[in-house]
Amino acid sequence: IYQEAELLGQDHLGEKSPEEKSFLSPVEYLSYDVRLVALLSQLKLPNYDKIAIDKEIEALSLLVPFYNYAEQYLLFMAKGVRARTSSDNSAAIEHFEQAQSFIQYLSKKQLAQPPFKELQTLMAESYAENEQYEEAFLARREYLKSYNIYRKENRQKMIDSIKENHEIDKKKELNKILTMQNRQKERVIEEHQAEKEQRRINFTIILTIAVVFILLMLRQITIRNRLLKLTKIDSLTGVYNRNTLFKEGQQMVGQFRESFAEFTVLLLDLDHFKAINDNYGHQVGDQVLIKCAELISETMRTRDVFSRIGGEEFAALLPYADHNKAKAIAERILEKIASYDFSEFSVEHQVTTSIGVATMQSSEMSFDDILHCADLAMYQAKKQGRNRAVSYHKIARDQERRNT
Ligand SMILES: Nc1nc2c(ncn2[C@@H]2O[C@H](COP(=O)(O)OP(=O)(O)OP(=O)(O)O)[C@@H](O)[C@H]2O)c(=O)[nH]1
Repeated sequence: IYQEAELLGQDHLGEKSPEEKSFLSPVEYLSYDVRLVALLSQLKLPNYDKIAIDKEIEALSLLVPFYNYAEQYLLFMAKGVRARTSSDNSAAIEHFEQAQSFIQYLSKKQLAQPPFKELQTLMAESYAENEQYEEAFLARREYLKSYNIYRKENRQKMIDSIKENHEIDKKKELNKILTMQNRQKERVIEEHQAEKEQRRINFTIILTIAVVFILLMLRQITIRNRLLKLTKIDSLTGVYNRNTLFKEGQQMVGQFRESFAEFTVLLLDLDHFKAINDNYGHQVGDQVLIKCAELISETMRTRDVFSRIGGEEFAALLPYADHNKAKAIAERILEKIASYDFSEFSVEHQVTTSIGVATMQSSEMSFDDILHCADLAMYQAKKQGRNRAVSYHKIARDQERRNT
């Protein structure tokens, strides 16, 4: 407010007392014209241009109505210095005292700053030269007071600046440490993620290997099972083959010997099969063989073993079946084949089979023996006109009777 008012040359506080003005002053440092500072600097030079300086002082004096207290203070100070260099000590003291009259409007802080603080020492020197020692002493004391304030303030500023720098350094150090810690953490996180990724890759590889291994194993097992099955199965009809028949037959004989569980063998031979081949061809003969095997299989129980011995000859192993039960099964087979319509294979006449039935009688019998008995019975069936089942024990009984 002061600055603006004074720059306009209208001191709104003109009617107030200096104390009031000082009290109301809202600023600690009044700004000042740089030309005044330049003037004071020039005045310090040993051989300054006196004419130019006087002209400048004159020009600046015209601005007094627009100058604030600080500027008026400096202008009178400059005038005093100029008078001193002209050895007009009294005039110098007069100017200095006029400058001093503005002290009350300026803050102590501003007065303690250069070039303001120099007024008192200049005054002291002038008074001393004028032999006004008491005034010189007082001025000097004032100067020292200002100087002390200035020094104190500067020291405080230095301490503050050192403190501030120290704080900044501390913060920088802390920042460095934090940055390092962050980098370390990032590195740890990166390492952890890389480890995790590696574990994932390893797991995927192991899993893939395991899956491939299991698939290969399964494939191997499937192939092995298929091969095993092929070694057991007759390729044309899909029923068990001769090998399986003998293996299973020997096992069942073994069981009979252990537990005396009934065991009967059926030996089946298709009738006049040669005629089918001759009349309809070998391929049709194959179809008939397949169909007959299928029809016989349907009459089998789950524990029975039905197989093709070779050609048009089949055998059925019937564990836990006594003679009557086996005979009933044989009758069912006869009926099933005889009643089947083979016209689907262009075979117009009836297909029949002859069956020999042999039941295990004693544990001395081997599988070959029982199979042989069944074969004899089947031969009898053929002899008796085919399409029938003949039991071996009946033949044996008849033989016995004939012998006696
Ligand atoms: N289509 C075909 N025929 C076969 C197969 N194996 C053997 N045969 C034929 O079966 C016929 C068996 O004839 P035979 O042993 O004389 O007996 P059969 O004609 O059935 O007369 P009986 O047994 O006395 O009723 C032969 O002609 C063989 O060639 C085969 O796998 N497929």
